[in-house]
Amino acid sequence: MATARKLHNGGKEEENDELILEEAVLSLVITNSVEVQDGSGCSLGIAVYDTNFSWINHSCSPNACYRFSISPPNAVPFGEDSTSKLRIVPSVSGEEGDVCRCLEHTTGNRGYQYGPKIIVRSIKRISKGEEVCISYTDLLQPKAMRQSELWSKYQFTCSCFRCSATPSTYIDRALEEISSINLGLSSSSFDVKLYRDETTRRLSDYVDEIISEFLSVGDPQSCCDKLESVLNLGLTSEQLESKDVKSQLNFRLHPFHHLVLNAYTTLAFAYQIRSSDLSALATEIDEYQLKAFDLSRTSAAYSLLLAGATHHLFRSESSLIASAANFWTNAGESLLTLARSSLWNSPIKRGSPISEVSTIAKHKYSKCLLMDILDAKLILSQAHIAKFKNISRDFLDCLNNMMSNIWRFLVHGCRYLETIADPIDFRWLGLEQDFRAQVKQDDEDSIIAEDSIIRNHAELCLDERRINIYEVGIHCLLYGGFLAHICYGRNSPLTTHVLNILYPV
Ligand SMILES: C[S@@+](CC[C@H](N)C(=O)[O-])C[C@H]1O[C@@H](n2cnc3c(N)ncnc32)[C@H](O)[C@@H]1O
Repeated sequence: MATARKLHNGGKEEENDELILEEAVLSLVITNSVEVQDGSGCSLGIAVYDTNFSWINHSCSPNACYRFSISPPNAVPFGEDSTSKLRIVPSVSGEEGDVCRCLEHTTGNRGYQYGPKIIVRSIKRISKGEEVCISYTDLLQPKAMRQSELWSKYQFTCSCFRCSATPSTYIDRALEEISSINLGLSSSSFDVKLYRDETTRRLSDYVDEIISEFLSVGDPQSCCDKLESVLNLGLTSEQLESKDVKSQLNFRLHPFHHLVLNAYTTLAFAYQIRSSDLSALATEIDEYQLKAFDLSRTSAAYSLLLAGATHHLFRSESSLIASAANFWTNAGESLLTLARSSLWNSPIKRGSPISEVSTIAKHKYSKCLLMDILDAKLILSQAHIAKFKNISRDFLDCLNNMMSNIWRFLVHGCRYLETIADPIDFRWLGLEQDFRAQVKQDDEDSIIAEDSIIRNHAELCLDERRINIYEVGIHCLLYGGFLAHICYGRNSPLTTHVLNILYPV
């Protein structure tokens, strides 16, 4: 402000001018600032970095991402010479087929001794002369939401590849996909598209409301009930405030819809909280302990589904790498928590906790290329030269092999999750024109089938299944760490976090 005032009329401006000036300076800050987050993703505030960073434009299919590096208290002070310049970390050369190379650019906030540095890294091949772009918004939002946010915050209309594609890209269609089930209503009687848009808007408001209520009031059970009701049924006519014939047209959300992805994130978190609360409250009562175990199972299933759905989208839009890294890591942690629970087998015959990662070394991975060939540390330390496609393919192969044994177990008893045939391989969605039309029937069939196969907790909790869950958890963590290494770098908080879980000592 002071500098701007000096520049403007030598500081002699009128009161009115001053207000305009202040507004202009604030607009400059808003346009050029970035939200600074600590290693766990918590917001520390906003900062304006120098032009090396603030000149970088936005794309919804960016070729770079950024993270912050918080200096330890005894860090060497940033000097004008070393930090204000672009620093290029040499990329590893000579390997064909790499998904990306490491280009690292660090810049400190000039004039301050300490402060979070910002690190920009490439996430795609960048040709000489090609513009480096980052994302200013959440890439898992559909086009209209991204555009509206970019306009209100930065006053520009994005014309990147994703925004200008006609027809829309696969990911943008998937993020907005809803199915309608017309219950005997003639669609010619009113404008279905208009009604569909209105319903989506109301659904979006309702889901946002549920999530905000949970974050402020903190009632995880009510949040789970309401979100699952939306996932199962869409909106009821009361929620739509519609008493007329239109309420017969029922819209439901697709498993890749952006609201559903938000719901999965919240549900995984809310179920985990419910599980921890219950086991802390009633350590001695087996019935409650079993309930806590079931809640932990459902939380792990939602984490896995979120990672699988995001991965599906990541395969068509590689700039989603950071989201995929985070979600696979969360899924891995959630599955390990479940596998390590002391409540396996029966309440009387409790399973011994799996706490040593060395267990994976003892177990023979007969068909697991990923684990057979590469040690975790090796994968993580060679993320840039390892063949990305091969590792991804091996990872998915391993998961597919193990999934059939654990998915039905993870989702048992959760009506919505039971409608998801597979959380990683979504080809089953294409088999049904409208997967939701099948839900009711499938639901009944699966309940009958499950009831006849799985009779009680002891039967559900086979040791083999537990080991599979453990293995899938380790795979998810490894792969999450691998992706984190690519997009955030070797010393990033997420990569370090994964290594600390895998190698606690
Ligand atoms: C942090 S600055 C980026 C650098 C800016 N282009 C410059 O030359 O100083 C953010 C502003 O850049 C512009 N901008 C960024 N990405 C853009 C894009 N994809 N299309 C159009 N304008 C963009 C918008 O005006 C936005 O408010």
